[in-house]
Amino acid sequence: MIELKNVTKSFDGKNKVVDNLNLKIEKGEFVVLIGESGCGKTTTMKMINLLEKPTKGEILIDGESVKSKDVKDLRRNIGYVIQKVGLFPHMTIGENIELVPTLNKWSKEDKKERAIELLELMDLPGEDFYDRYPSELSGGQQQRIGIARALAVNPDIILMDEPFSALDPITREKLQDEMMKLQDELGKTIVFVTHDMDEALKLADKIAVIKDGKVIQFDTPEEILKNPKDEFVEYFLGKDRMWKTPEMLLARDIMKKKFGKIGINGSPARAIEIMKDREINTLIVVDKEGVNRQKPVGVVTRNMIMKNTLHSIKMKDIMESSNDFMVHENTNMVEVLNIMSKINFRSIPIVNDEGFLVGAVTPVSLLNVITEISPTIEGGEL
Ligand SMILES: Nc1ncnc2c1ncn2[C@@H]1O[C@H](COP(=O)(O)OP(=O)(O)OP(=O)(O)O)[C@@H](O)[C@H]1O
Repeated sequence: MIELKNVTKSFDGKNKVVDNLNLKIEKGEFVVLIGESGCGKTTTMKMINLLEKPTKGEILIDGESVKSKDVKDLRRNIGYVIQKVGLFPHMTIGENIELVPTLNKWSKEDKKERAIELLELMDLPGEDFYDRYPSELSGGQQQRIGIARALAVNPDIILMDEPFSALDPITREKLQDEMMKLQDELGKTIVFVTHDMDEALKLADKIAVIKDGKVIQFDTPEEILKNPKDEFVEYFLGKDRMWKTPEMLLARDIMKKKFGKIGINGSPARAIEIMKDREINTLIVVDKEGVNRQKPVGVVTRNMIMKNTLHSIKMKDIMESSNDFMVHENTNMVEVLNIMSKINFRSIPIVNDEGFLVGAVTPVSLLNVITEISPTIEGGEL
């Protein structure tokens, strides 16, 4: 765990570039620091590996102050990737990757084995790239080498300062995807600086929005999107952000908690009554009466009931099973819409981990969300 406690940094003794900043980064977390140019992101990150010294406050790694550590050891054990790669042009790719293993006095064989392994991990044929020079590589390939080098001695922590910002959008996206895969596989603690919100939302477990050297909000991407803490965070997200990232909205965010439902043994007359009361044409059929811990079993529509009005008929006789379109509350909106487009019903049951009914997504609930997040339609006009 990395902990920044009341950290302040001033270069001139007057202006605070980082101002009483607090941040707790759990082991294995991918944390993105984001903010406008000059807000102190890089300085904050550089204090973690003591490339800059805090003026005040404390930085702890696994409970130990970085100040108490040997600076060389500290830096060797924290991977560091920067925007312009920083590969040494006169050294081969192999030698560049082996920099820290060389400082740590690894044997030649061990170093090469590790370098080849890392090249392969970064999707570059090891034997082919090992003896090349940086100038013979594309920008994206060089950046991959930068990441391989940072991973060389298998550090627990990797600091990345705008590592992809000089790359074209396609290469950038590819490297972001690879980074996410790597993080899944290796479980490193990553602190990543960017000023690109798309990048932050895509990569981060948690995002720290920084302004004037202070953390304004430190939350998951979902939370930042749904509940930006203030106008600055909102501005930074862009007004139409939710519109652009519907995959961030989950079924539980778009479902209605109050909706039409009926027990499996309910009669057609009862179904019609509920539909009239609620002015709806579709009901979710649940396994038992009551309000708690019900499981959805099917759906009935007004049309289905009109064809089966005999009093002896029960919902279980006429309903259509909902087994194929029951949706977990964490399913994203894009998938929910996809499922809705494939079925003939206007209401789909949303369930929790235990399979209990927690809500329903209906055209009205969707419309409410669209109205709320739309950049052009003002709320209330529909
Ligand atoms: N070595 C230094 N000496 C004096 N001032 C510095 C030094 N390093 C950074 N600063 C100043 O500290 C402030 C924060 O810089 P920092 O690089 O941390 O910002 P940033 O948020 O990473 O910006 P960017 O997105 O532009 O990289 C800036 O005003 C910068 O000019």
